[in-house]
Amino acid sequence: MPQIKEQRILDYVLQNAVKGDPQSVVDAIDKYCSEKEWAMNVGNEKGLILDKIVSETNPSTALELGTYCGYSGVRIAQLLKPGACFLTVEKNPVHAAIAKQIFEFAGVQEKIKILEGSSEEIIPQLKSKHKVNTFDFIFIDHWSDRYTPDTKLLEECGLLKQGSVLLADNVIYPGAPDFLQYVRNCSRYECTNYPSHLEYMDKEDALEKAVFKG
Ligand SMILES: COCc1ccccc1-c1cc(O)c2[nH]cnc(=O)c2c1
Ligand SMILES: [Mg+2]
Repeated sequence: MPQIKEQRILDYVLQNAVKGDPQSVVDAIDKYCSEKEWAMNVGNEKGLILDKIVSETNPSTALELGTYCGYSGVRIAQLLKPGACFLTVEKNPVHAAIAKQIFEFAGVQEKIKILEGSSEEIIPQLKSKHKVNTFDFIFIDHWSDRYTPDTKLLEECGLLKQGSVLLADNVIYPGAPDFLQYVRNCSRYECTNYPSHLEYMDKEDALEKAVFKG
């Protein structure tokens, strides 16, 4: 029995999903985490909202803050057009290693670049070190205390352009009240709330979309 939950999730995917089939990987993670062990993947209910917003945005450049096991990374990657640039930031090296293997098994590893480190370290390096200009889509799902400072950092680093779409998970549970207050009261964002539930639970949660007006 592997010693950490994330390794058990990976093993379940390797044994139950179809190699090269991203949706089977997503479904296997949802099955394991709803039947065996809860884990903080965005899940299918909020995942379908994520899918809709990614499809509507159809980004050429996308950023994810908080890779975890790679569940939302696989969901996003399978919707991206050929040649799109997708970067995902993960602070925990063990989680990053799991996600790398999930992306490889799903067959989306060519579409995603995992950047290991803290968002506050990596965001200021994105233009210089990772040849990024601006992001069309950003999924914020790392740690609620970092939502607001990292949003401000993205602005300050010139990584947002008119129309950039930020989508934040967990704005109700665990909650990101300062983030909601910031984007909803700042005239530079157009906000929409998407009520949903905490992954694999009945608890209320929501996604918040904040479109940068430039
Ligand atoms: C470690 O806490 C796990 C947990 C426990 C209870 C309720 C919610 C969460 C939770 C749910 C999520 O979708 C999350 N997404 C991203 N970063 C998180 O820290 C996170 C936490
Ligand atoms: Mg989350």
